[in-house]
Amino acid sequence: EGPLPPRLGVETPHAEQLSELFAQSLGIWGLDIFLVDRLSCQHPLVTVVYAIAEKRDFFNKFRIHPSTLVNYFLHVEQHYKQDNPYHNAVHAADVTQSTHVLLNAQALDNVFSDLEILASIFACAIHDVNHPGVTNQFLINTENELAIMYNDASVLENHHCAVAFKLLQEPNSNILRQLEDGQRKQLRKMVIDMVLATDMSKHMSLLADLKTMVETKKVAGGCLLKLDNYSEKMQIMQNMVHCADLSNPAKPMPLSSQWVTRVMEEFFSQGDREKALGLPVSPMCCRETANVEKSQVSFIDFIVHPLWEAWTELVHPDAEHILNTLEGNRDHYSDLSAAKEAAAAAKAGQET
Ligand SMILES: COc1ccc(C2=NN(C3CCN(c4nc(N)nc5ccccc45)CC3)C(=O)[C@@H]3CC=CC[C@H]23)cc1OC
Ligand SMILES: [Mg+2]
Ligand SMILES: [Zn+2]
Repeated sequence: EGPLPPRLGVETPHAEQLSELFAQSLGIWGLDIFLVDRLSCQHPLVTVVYAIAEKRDFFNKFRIHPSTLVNYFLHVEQHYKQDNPYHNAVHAADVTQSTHVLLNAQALDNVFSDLEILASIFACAIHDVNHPGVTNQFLINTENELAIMYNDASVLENHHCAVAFKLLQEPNSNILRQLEDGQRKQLRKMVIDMVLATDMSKHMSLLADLKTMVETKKVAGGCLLKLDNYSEKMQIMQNMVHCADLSNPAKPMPLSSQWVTRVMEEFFSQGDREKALGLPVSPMCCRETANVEKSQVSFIDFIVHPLWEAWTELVHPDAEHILNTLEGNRDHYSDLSAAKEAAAAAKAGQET
């Protein structure tokens, strides 16, 4: 299996600082993932996955050689398109680290097996690999080869899964080699189930199931009872990864605002292409007319807050501070939006 990789997975002149940052904040909601990107010399995904693998003892539990893990996730990282403003390896590292934090909720103690934890971290790391920077609807509307390949059904999410598992077959990349056959098949099924559930078209049904589970929550002394069947367990894992994928507005504002700038830049590029192709411009994608603050308020009110409210109830009281941050950010964008409108009205008043 050859020599061990550098202690962070990759060589970097900032190894001391990055090591210190992980020691302090790998398990903290609000780790500055953009700082990780800089300190790791643009290897945020490899270094975050490597640090989590060490912390959770994946190397011993699943007999994974550190160099195999590094080799595989370097390939995965390279298959994230660096020039995507949003759907790049920093987003993958962010969702992975966010899920690492969510897994530490006391209410989830003893709920997940080691294999389920490995599957969750793996699913996050690969969940948007090779993302083309446009939505499913755009690929369908332009009859892109990916939409043809996947018959318009969760086109991106199917692609992310297929690319990730194909990369496992490269030389010295099969991190699942030492798993028993049953375990490997089980992990593959769980990863596919989680990644396909990150398709926003599944959001409403996922949330409905989560709410039902919360209402009938099997609680004994504040901890979720050992959930007996696969589908209940998978529902929680799917919602956990989905929450992490929708966690930008629930992070401290200095991080959240950087994600807003990035996602809007990606949406505007898509809008430019739709305009050039004579296609209807998708919601929030027109750089001339989009109201960024208003989009955040409605994204939070209709999608992000209902999901995090249900998650917070499920793992009560561990995610209270996350929900509070989300509500604070929502009010911030709402105030910004009102101030912008007042300024525009005042300006219009002066002109008339
Ligand atoms: C940081 O800020 C964002 C980060 C990610 C996304 C993401 N957005 N979305 C969709 C979400 C729902 N959208 C709405 N469409 C329509 N017609 N109406 C709406 C009305 C109110 C709110 C949303 C919508 C379409 C886009 C993804 O699919 C991405 C991929 C996966 C997860 C989330 C991503 C958005 C952000 O800010 C808007
Ligand atoms: Mg995605
Ligand atoms: Zn994502």
